[in-house]
Amino acid sequence: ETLTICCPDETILLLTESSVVKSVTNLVPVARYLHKFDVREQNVSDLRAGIGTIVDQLAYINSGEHWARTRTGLVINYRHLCLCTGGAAKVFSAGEEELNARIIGLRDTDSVLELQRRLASAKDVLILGNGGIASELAHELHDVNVHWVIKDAHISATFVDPGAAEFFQLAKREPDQTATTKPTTAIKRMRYSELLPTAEQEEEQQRSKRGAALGPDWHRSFDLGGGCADSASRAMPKIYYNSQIERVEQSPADTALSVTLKHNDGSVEHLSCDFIVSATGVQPRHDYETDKPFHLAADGGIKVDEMMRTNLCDVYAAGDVCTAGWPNGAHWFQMRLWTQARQMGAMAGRSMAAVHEGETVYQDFCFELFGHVTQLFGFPVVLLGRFNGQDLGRDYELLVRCTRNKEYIKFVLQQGRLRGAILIGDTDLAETCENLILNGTDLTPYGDDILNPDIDIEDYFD
Ligand SMILES: Cc1cc2nc3c(=O)[nH]c(=O)nc-3n(C[C@H](O)[C@H](O)[C@H](O)COP(=O)(O)OP(=O)(O)OC[C@H]3O[C@@H](n4cnc5c(N)ncnc54)[C@H](O)[C@@H]3O)c2cc1C
Ligand SMILES: NC(=O)C1=CN([C@@H]2O[C@H](COP(=O)(O)OP(=O)(O)OC[C@H]3O[C@@H](n4cnc5c(N)ncnc54)[C@H](OP(=O)(O)O)[C@@H]3O)[C@@H](O)[C@H]2O)C=CC1
Repeated sequence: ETLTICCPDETILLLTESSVVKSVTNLVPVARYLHKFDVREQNVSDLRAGIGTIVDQLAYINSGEHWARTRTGLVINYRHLCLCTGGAAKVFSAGEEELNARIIGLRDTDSVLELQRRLASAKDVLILGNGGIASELAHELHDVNVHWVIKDAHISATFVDPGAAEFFQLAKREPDQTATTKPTTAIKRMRYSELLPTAEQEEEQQRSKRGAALGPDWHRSFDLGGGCADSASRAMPKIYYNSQIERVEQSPADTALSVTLKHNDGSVEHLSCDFIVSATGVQPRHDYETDKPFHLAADGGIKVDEMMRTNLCDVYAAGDVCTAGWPNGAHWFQMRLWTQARQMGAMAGRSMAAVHEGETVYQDFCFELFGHVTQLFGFPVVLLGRFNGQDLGRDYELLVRCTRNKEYIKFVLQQGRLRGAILIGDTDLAETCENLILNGTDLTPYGDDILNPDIDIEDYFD
């Protein structure tokens, strides 16, 4: 989209293995550099003018001669190429193939349909992991007994601290009486393949199911109900803290899996389940060959500089497939999110256009400050800067204001300056926190009053 704006007269081609592509819609500013948005699915044929599309898989790049080849043998000459091939779910392995067949990851529509299929007859499901996907499943799964196995001492550790975790758990235990019941969502999934003759239908269905990661609000389009309606429908799962899976076996007595957990204190615990969801992170995905090897980062991502350039001539990368290779600013770090995929894609587009036009561009300001707007356990959540004290060592203090079922505000302060914030609920503090972090205002003189509910700090610092 950025290239169609910067280079409207050039040929822009989208090569994608999936005939369904996702893009951002309903972009709403939450603060100066912070947006919330929805992600919509489109068939490649409905993309905006100015973008050519080919549904095929990239197989080989000859960066020296500026051409690429697809799996069906199509050769495409290009001037500049940007790789946005995302990632794949990192899935826990139980060792044996037969057991691994009952451990699933979540990435795209295909994997959610698989989850739904297994849930339909499941009584017990184990969630492994303590990040974004695990937190969403813990909140959305119903009519099934959920066993949530986490390495940490509190839930949702990749996003929040123990205090916020407690806030979510209390709210889940005592839902706000005034809240209306959760609106049922229509389970409508339009398959573009219905229009095609049956001969292509299977291939098209495969293509339209595989593809981009699910992104925000994916669970609104799918019913994540299990096979035992009598279980406490949306209760908080049974949580196994400070635990790792030590062994998975086929139960001798029935078809269930028998799982042995090992706690950090060395003790063990056993549980049984029908299948395991491994919500254990993302593995960057670049399953194509190149004439020169990529410089890869430790996490397997393609290393990019602040202009989103890889080490291959005129080859760029953006989103989950890449790893930020530039020195991180004081308030920014990479997290594989739609929020950052969108920012990196726009930066790569501007960077390619600048080279093409012989101009100079500078890195977008959004890489100065980590910002992310999301929902966790039904609450609006804003994460800013080093919201969990990332890389601050022990040299910081926390200031927290909490109103049960309403809001949880945490400031991360270092030498009196705001370095990060977690804002849960409708706090209207995002822009104020952005400014305080970026300006480095010394808040020492205000003491704890900075979060005094009777003082409107949004007004005060406006
Ligand atoms: C269950 C789930 C929930 C999430 N929720 C959120 C959320 O609430 N908020 C948020 O910010 N982030 C969320 N994320 C993360 C977010 O989805 C990803 O960070 C984002 O999609 C990354 O975008 P991308 O374009 O880099 O990769 P992707 O979205 O994975 O897109 C990659 C595309 O490349 C295609 N492709 C791959 N290889 C090839 C090839 N060789 N040839 C041709 N095409 C290829 C794929 O088919 C796909 O269409 C979630 C992720 C998951 C899995
Ligand atoms: N609302 C949102 O913004 C959402 C964002 N996402 C994003 O999508 C991507 C995929 O989500 P997800 O898969 O949840 O990844 P996350 O990185 O969010 O979480 C992975 C979790 O799994 C843990 N883990 C990793 N390996 C193991 C293991 N072998 N055993 C036990 N635990 C393990 C990690 O612990 P540790 O960190 O200690 O390694 C971490 O708690 C992420 O980038 C995430 O940020 C997904 C859903 C919602």
